[in-house]
Parts: sequence; C-alpha cells; structure tokens
Amino acid sequence: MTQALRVGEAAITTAIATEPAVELKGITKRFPGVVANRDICLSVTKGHIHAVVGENGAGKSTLMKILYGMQRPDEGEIRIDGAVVNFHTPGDAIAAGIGMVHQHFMLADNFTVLENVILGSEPRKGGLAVDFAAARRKIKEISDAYSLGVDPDALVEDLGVGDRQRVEILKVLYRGARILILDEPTAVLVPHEVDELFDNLRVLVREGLTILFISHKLDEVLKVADSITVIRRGTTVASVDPREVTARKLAELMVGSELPSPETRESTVTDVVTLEVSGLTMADPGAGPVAKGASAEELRAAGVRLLLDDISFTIHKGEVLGIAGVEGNGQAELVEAIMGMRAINAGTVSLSGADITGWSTLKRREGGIGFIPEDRHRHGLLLEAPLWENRILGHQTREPNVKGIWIDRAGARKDTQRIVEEYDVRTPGIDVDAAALSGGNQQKLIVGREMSGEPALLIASHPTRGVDVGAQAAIWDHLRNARAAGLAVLLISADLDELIGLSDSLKVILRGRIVADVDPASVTPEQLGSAMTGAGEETA
Ligand SMILES: Nc1ncnc2c1ncn2[C@@H]1O[C@H](COP(=O)(O)OP(=O)(O)OP(=O)(O)O)[C@@H](O)[C@H]1O
Repeated sequence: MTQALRVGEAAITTAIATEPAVELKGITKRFPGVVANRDICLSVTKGHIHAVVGENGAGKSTLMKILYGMQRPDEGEIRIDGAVVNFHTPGDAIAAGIGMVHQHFMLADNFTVLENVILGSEPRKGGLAVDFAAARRKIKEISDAYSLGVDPDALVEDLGVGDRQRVEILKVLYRGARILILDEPTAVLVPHEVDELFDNLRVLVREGLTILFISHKLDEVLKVADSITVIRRGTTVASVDPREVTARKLAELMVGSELPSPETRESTVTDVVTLEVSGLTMADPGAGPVAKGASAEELRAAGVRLLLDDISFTIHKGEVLGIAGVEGNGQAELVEAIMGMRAINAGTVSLSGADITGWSTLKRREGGIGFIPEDRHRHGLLLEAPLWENRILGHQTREPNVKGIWIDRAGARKDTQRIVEEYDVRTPGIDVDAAALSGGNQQKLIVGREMSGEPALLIASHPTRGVDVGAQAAIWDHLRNARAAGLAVLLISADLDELIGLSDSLKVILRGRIVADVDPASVTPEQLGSAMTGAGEETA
C-alpha cells in the first residue's frame, strides 16, 4: 500500500492538503423582503481554520445555519469532502460530521461535564442503562487527544467561561464532528482565554479537523485564521490570505469603503454627580433567608455568599465609568440592582441627588435612566413584535410614544424610522418583526432607543456585542457625543479595548467586590485581563 502510494507521492500529498472539507456553491437564501445570502461561494481546505467576516446583517449566521441544517437554502449546493449533501435538520449535518458551538453555551449548570456531554446522545434501548464508564473513557480520550484538559467529573457551575467553551467543543467532538462551526467564539473570553482557545483550535486542525468561525474581531481573525471569506450584503466579496491583509483593509473590504480614523479622547467629566451607589449588597438567594437590613459585613460574618459585596461609586455628568470583570462576577446583579430589577439587602442608589432605592424599574427609566441590557432577547426586545412596537417597549409613558394618555402610533413610527436611519439599522422596514433582524441590527435598534429622550444616565451592558466594526465605531461615536453633552454612562463590557477606549474611570469587579481601580489611559488589555482574574488582588 505504502509502496503503491509512493508513486507520485508529492502529487498525492498536495491533493490531500488542498482538498476542500466544505464547499458552498451558489448558495441563495431569501427571507420576506431580504436576500440574506446571494450566490455565496466558499471553500474551506481540510485542516484549515477558516474565518467568515462581514458587517451586521451580511448573512454570516444564515450561511452557517444552512451548513448546519437549521435552514434550507433556496438555491445552491453544499459539498462535504467532495460529496453533495442535502441537510434537512441539524441531525443530518451532525451525521455528516459537522458540529456547531453556539455563542451562548447550552450547558446545564448543575450537571457534571460528563452528564452534559452525553445528554441526548446516548440512546437507551430497551431500558438499558447508560454506560457511564465508557462515556468517561471516551471523554478522557478526546480531551487528551486534543489537549482540551476537560475533567469529566467537574460540575459545570464550577467552571469558568473558557472551560465551558472547551466542554462545548468536546461535546461536538464526542458526537463525531470533523468540521466545527464556531459562532463568535471569543466574544465572551478575556485575552488569555482567547490565546488558550486559539491553542486548542490549532491542535484540532493539526489533528485533521476543519474549523469555520464567525468573528467581528479582526485582529484575532488575522492571528488565527488560515484563510478568510468576506461577506458583504449577502454575497462573497473576497477570499483573502490573512498574511496579505491588515485589519483595516479587512474592515474596508467588509464595509466597501474607507473607515473613518478614530478620534482622540478629551475629558468631559464634570463635578456634578449623576449616579451615586453606596454600600450596595446582595446576598445569594441560594443562601436562604437572611436577616433583614443586615450589612455586608454582618452577612459575611454569618457565612452568607454575597453576589454584591458593599459596592460604592459615583458617576458624574459627562463621565463613563467602566466595570471590567470576568462574566459572572456580579456585573449582571449590579446592573439589575441599579435598575430596580432585583432586591438588594443593603445600600442605596441615588440619581441626580434623589434617592431612588425604592423606585420601580419603570419609574427609574422615567427618571432618566436608559438601559441597554445584556440579554437583548429577554430584556431588550419583543422578538415577535414589529420594530416600531419595540420602540415603545420600556418607554410606554414617554414621548414620542404617547400623546395625553394614548399611545401615539404615528409618533412611535416616525421615531423608529429616525433610529433606523441614525443608527443604520439594516431592515426592510419598521413593520418587520424584530426576530427578522440580524443580531447586530437588533442591538443597534436597542442602543438607538435607549439613547433617545436624552437620558441622564445610561447603563450599557455590552453595548456593541455582536455588532461589526463599522457599527461599533458608530455606537462609540454616539456614546462619546452624548457624554460630551452630559450623559453619565455605566459601561459593562467583555470587550477590553472598548472598556479602555471609552471609560474615563475603570473599576474591576471580582466575586461581587470592586477589587481594583485602574487608569484607562495607561492600562493594557493584558494587565486588565489579569486584574480581572484576581492576579495582584492583594495589592490592588
Ligand atoms: N428568520 C429570518 N426572517 C427574516 N429575515 C431574516 C431571518 N434571519 C435573518 N434574516 C435577515 O437576513 C439577513 C442576514 O442576517 P444574518 O443573521 O445572517 O446576518 P449576520 O451576518 O449573521 O449578522 P450579525 O453579525 O449581525 O449577526 C439580515 O438582513 C436579516 O435581517
């Protein structure tokens, strides 16, 4: 066999090295009023890391959903390892060796890694019990083969974000995937986790797997991808070699024009306090009933786990205060406490001098707080309602949505149109449901809505998550302009460049406590990332 292969070995090696694992030819997908994909062609060499980049709404997710059998193309052909395939469901794609790692992890917290990995993929016929020992063995084997370092018996709730992602990757490998699709895999990672993920991906491709991933972070794309496809307005505009382009050039290919240069930063911070948070304390509800009115110190002494531990800060008119932290360290609770969405055990919140601690969320909004929520599907939008109705959501008592005591449809519609134009929301119209917008365009709509009506304070959780570089720059401009006009902003973000670039002051939250103040003018993303994981906490 070896002998036979040796004849023309070079030719065979070349053929193997360049064989496409995935080929998409002429893919077209139409939705009412929109062509999401138009004659897309893409070819991914086996053993390559291939990035798909493009503006919000360019059609990246649709294309990946087609490849994963979640959506059917109207036209076009998919080939896997040279053979034409026809997927009707993700099950078909999985059977063909394709796995998808979603941006929002789909793991059950209170289960072990092993239970999560085998969940749903261990058929029980005739009452036969699952063979846990075999599953554990297989997980260990996969983990070792690809250097994933996953412990099958760890409880998922004890794992950090990077580890959870490795479990998700292992889960698709366990199901036999040879081609992995990753949807914005680095969006939730801190810099050193990104490096670890890239190391993992390199091992995977070295072992013969093929990886396709979507990303908005062009520097990262250039660092890890072997090849890149650029999609603009539904169609492929370029296939590029990462060694031959810069991030700026890539961004220009995406948007089809030259990008504006970033602005320099001037301080607009005044000495007028807009938000004052004092001694904010929240006990873990899992800790059971706790003494009413107990302080953080008393709760700590009683051994109660605190989600927010005695947090105090002020934000002035014209100031952006950034909060950096690894996800799950109290950021969500802090935002919910300030918005009055969750009860606190101790502390006060005041807005422009008024104590609002006892106010409802609606009253806080009416009092001048704009709110860009972390989870746009749960708190930000009604997906099954048209855009103009979403303009009213959370703003149902204020202009331009009301006239007297009535909802002003015409006013809301007109203002929705304004937001669509000002924030470049790509949509066929304001009557389509929010569900029909791409993720990034949904985000632009929320940002536009929450910046309306000149709020005194904006609470912005991951304001540019999922938006492309062009839209990100536009949202930053809007934020800077509003800040110059006196807006106070509480900025929570996993994007460290965003935090450093926009914040006038920057605090680090860890296990519900503010553990460090850093200077955004001098800190590097790497230093910030290590402060977030507690390195040097004692000296902070
Ligand atoms: N289920 C749907 N119904 C109607 N239109 C849709 C649907 N899904 C996507 N679209 C439209 O198809 C286009 C492409 O959307 P897609 O989600 O693929 O973009 P994307 O490149 O992934 O964007 P983002 O970076 O914002 O996630 C958009 O105009 C979007 O509004």
